[in-house]
Formats: sequence, structure tokens, C-alpha cells
Amino acid sequence: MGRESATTAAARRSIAAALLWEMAGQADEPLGAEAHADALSSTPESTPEPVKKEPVTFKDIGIRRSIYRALDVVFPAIKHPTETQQQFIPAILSGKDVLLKDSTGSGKSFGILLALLNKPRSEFPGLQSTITNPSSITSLLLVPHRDLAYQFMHWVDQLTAAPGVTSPRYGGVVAKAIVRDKQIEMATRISSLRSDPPHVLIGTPQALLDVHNEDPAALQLSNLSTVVVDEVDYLIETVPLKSGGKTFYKAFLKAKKKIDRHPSPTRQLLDIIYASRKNRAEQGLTSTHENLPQLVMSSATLRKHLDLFLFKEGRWLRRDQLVKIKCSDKQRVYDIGAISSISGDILHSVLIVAGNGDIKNMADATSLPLISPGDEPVTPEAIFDDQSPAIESQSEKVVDSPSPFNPDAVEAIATAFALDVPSIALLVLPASSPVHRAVYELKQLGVNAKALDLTVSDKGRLHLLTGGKTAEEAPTLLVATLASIRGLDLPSLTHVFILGIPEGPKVNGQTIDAYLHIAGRVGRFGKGGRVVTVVEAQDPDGSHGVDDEAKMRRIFREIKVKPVRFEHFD
Ligand SMILES: Nc1ncnc2c1ncn2[C@@H]1O[C@H](COP(=O)(O)OP(=O)(O)OP(=O)(O)O)[C@@H](O)[C@H]1O
Repeated sequence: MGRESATTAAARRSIAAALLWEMAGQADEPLGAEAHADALSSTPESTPEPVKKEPVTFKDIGIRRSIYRALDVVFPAIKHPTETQQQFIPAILSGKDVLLKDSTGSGKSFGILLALLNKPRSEFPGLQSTITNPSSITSLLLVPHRDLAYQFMHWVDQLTAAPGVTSPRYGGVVAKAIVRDKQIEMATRISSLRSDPPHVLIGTPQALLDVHNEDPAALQLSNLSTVVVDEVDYLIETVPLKSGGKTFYKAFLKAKKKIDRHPSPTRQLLDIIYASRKNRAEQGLTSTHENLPQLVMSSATLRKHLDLFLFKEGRWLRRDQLVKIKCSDKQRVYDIGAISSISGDILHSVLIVAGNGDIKNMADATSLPLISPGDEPVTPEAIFDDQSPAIESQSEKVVDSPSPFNPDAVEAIATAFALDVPSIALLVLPASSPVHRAVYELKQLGVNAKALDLTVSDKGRLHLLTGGKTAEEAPTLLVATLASIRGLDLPSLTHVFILGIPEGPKVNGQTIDAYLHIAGRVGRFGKGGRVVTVVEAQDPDGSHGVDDEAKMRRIFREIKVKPVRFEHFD
């Protein structure tokens, strides 16, 4: 059989995209029988053998030329939309509300940004208007912490500065980040938003709420065309609904009351933006002609209780305009034609420290050959030379107080780091642990430890976000808590260490989700990675017995992972 003509191939591609779209139940206008017939009539009459499916392109899913050209130039590895991007990008572009769940590193955040940049700067909320208004804020993107805001800004800067590409016509500033920052006066932030409002405003909910409380007009909430809540299960706190006895129900009510009394800044902002919809819903009225922005919510982990809350209480989403996307098959192959990339292999290990200085693997972990899971070692640049002196002096201050960390566990991490990490690793501490104290103690053990802070150094930020490979510095251990690493994409990371059961001491849905988010900092887009959790041994007599090893086994069972031995230890 001869080769397909270019026109037929293009027709086939758009049919594939349209069918995919329709299959997901998301088409504005379903591809009707007539359209199917037309589409089929443009394919060859007789096809003796199945024709290889052409990969879907960014153009097929509605991304503008200037943006996919910029992608080619600055992100040459990003050739085709991932499976999940193929579904949610057209949904966002068509103005639907979207509830998106897919595994860590599947391209949710990046794809959302492409969709927001793709939108015209519209004068009228909710409409795909072509009339641009350079002084309108089109989209509001809520993120859980400032480092994620900077990561988005970094992507925007790269895409809009792509050499040889005409940037899309936004008619003004493309994006701005608003985070809480003592260095920048509120008045300065507000005047910057008023004088040069961005097409996409990225911010942490509390910082945005601060601005709103000071000057409600500055955020142009009534002008927005899209609102995105990234890491939604972190930003909107809900209480698990679990069948249980009376005691559980009482605890549930108490926790719920507490959250309702002090709603998170995200809930407050959404209540302000969608007040009219919520009011109507509470009166049992349907909303027909409202000019409210579409709402997109996304995370790698969305539990049932959040889902219920969003519809029963939140009421910000439009049920009849909602596209739910859920692709959670972790080892899925992204079918991107000639290049198939498999989500990377992560090795999960647990080290158990005993009071006598013993460090051993968890029982029944599988043995693997001694190889580091990273690519070829990346030598980190001297990336933090301009680290702020304030941070160093904070580390000095901490010595006076007693350490909250188990010294054997800190030593186990330092040893594992020294033996296995070629360039950059991340240590995630339990919530509200003093990061600078951990940095100080690790430094005492000879580890080149730094508090993770993408705001400290331009050079460091650039290096971490691009995975640069130059110059020399000893391998670096970045230290953080879960609150500041959700959603971060640090391409040069090969190892993640976790101190203690994440969000412990109990193992519940929150613990499992926390483990998934932490582990998901490695193994992104076909890269390997290693996750090592360090826990304490049970008391020898078992009297004080919280068996963290058993808890880790339960987490692995839930996420269907087989732990492997960390071969440097017994
Ligand atoms: N279509 C694509 N092809 C190849 N790489 C991609 C594609 N889309 C995004 N990436 C890259 O994949 C990495 C992960 O993307 P991103 O941070 O958007 O994932 P995520 O699903 O939001 O992860 P998390 O749940 O951890 O926040 C980034 O380095 C990004 O540049």
C-alpha cells in the first residue's frame, strides 16, 4: 500500500482528536453520525492492514501556533500532549469546568499553563471573545506555595522569550506572581497589579486574599474568564467521611466545624468569586445566564470526601458543564507515536534506625543490583553561592534549642545521601519541623544541605528548574516540608528522603496521599528515581509499640508498590 497523502493524514489526525474528545464525553457539539460519515469518507476506501495511529499534536487539541512553536524551541523534549493533556486542554479551551486527577508528573500543571496562555485576553468573562483588553486579568491560578508560583513563572518566561517565535498577542504583561513576601509592600503589589495587570495571575491564596481585602478591584475578580486551583485537595481542606462508630462521627463533626469556622483562603476566594452561583444553589435555583469564570481543579490525589464537598457544599462548579478526567494508571505508556515514554521507575526503600546505631532495611524488601536510579550523574553547579546571609544566620541561631530530630535518623540520611546521591536530593521533614535546624544538623555531619527556597537565588532557581549540568559543587541535599514541595518539578532530582511516616503517626488516606506527592518528585517523565523513608525501630519490648515498618508496609500495599532493599545497608 502506498503512503497516505498529507491531507488524509491530517484528516485522520483531527478525526482521532475529535473522537477522543467525544469519547471522553466532552465535546461541545458531539461528533454526529453525519460528521462521522464525512470523516470516514475522507479515509482510503479499502485499508488492507491497520494504519499506524498518528500521534496527537498540540495543534490538534487547539494550541495556537505561536505556543507550539515556542514549545519546539524551548522544550524540544515536549513533542506531543500526554494522554491527560489531550483530554483536559480542549476541555479548558472550550470553557468547561474541569476536575482533573492524574498521577504526579503526568503534565497537569504544565498543560494547564499552556491552556491558560492559549486563551485570548478577553473582555467578557466566560466568553471566548476575540476582543482583547490589555488591562484585563483573564485567568487566576491558585497554587499552594510560592515555589510553585515561581515554577509557573519560570515556564512562562521561557515560553514567551523563545527565540525566533512571535509571542502570542496578549497585549500587555503575560503573567505575574503574587506571594506573601515581607520584602514587598502591599501597596507596591497592588499598584503593580493596577498599572500592569497580567493576562494570567498566579498566586498563593493567602497573598491573593490579602490583596483582595486591601483593594477588592485590584484582582478584577468579576472580569475573570478562568479560575484554576492546582493541588486542590491541599488547598481545600475536607474531612474524610468514613463509616464508623459514634466516636468517629463526633470527631468528624468536630473537625468539620473547625474547618467551617475557619475556611481556608482558597474557600474564601471561591466563595467571593462564585457568590451568586452559590446563593442561587442554596435557594434551589439553577444558574442559567451567569457570567462567571470557568473553574478548573486539579491534583494527583482527589479523595471521595473532597468530591462530595465540592458538590454538596462548595457549589462553585457547574455540574452540567463539568468534565471529570481521571487517568490514574501509574505505569501507563504515553502513546505519543514514534517516541513512547513510560512513566519512570521509582525504587521505594525503607531504612529502620535502632537506638544502638544500627541501620537496616525493612524485612522482605526485594534485592536489586546496586545501581543508582538517576541518569548519568549530573554535577550540580555552584548554585547557591548567592544564598541569603539571613538563612545562614538562622541556621546558626538554632543550636541553642534541643533538637527535635532523632540523631540516628539524621545520621542514616546523611550516610545514605553520601553513599548514593550523585547530585541533588530532597529531604522531606514532618510537617512544621524546623527546616533550618535540620540543615544545621546535616551540615554538622558534612552534608551540603540547603533549605529549599526557589526565591533565594536566581541562579539556583534556574538550575533546579531546568536541570542544568555544569561546574562543580558537592552533591546537594535540599531540605523542605511537604507544604513547600507539592507540585514542584525539579528535573535534576534523583533521590527523595523522607523522615518518618509522612503526615503520620496514623496511616490513613492523607498519609498515603502525602507519600504519593513526596515520592512523585522523582520518576517524572520517564526518569528514574529513588525514595528512601527513614523510620525508627519499634521499642525492643514492643511496649511503646508504634511499628513504623508495618505502617510503611501498609502504605506500599495501598499504592501497590514492592519495596526494594537499599543495598548499602544490611
Ligand atoms: N507533553 C509532555 N511531554 C513531555 N514532557 C512533558 C509534557 N508535559 C509536561 N512535561 C514535563 O513533565 C514534567 C512534569 O510536569 P508537571 O509538573 O506539569 O506534572 P504534574 O502532573 O502537574 O505533576 P504533580 O502532580 O507532581 O504536580 C515537567 O518537567 C514538564 O516540563
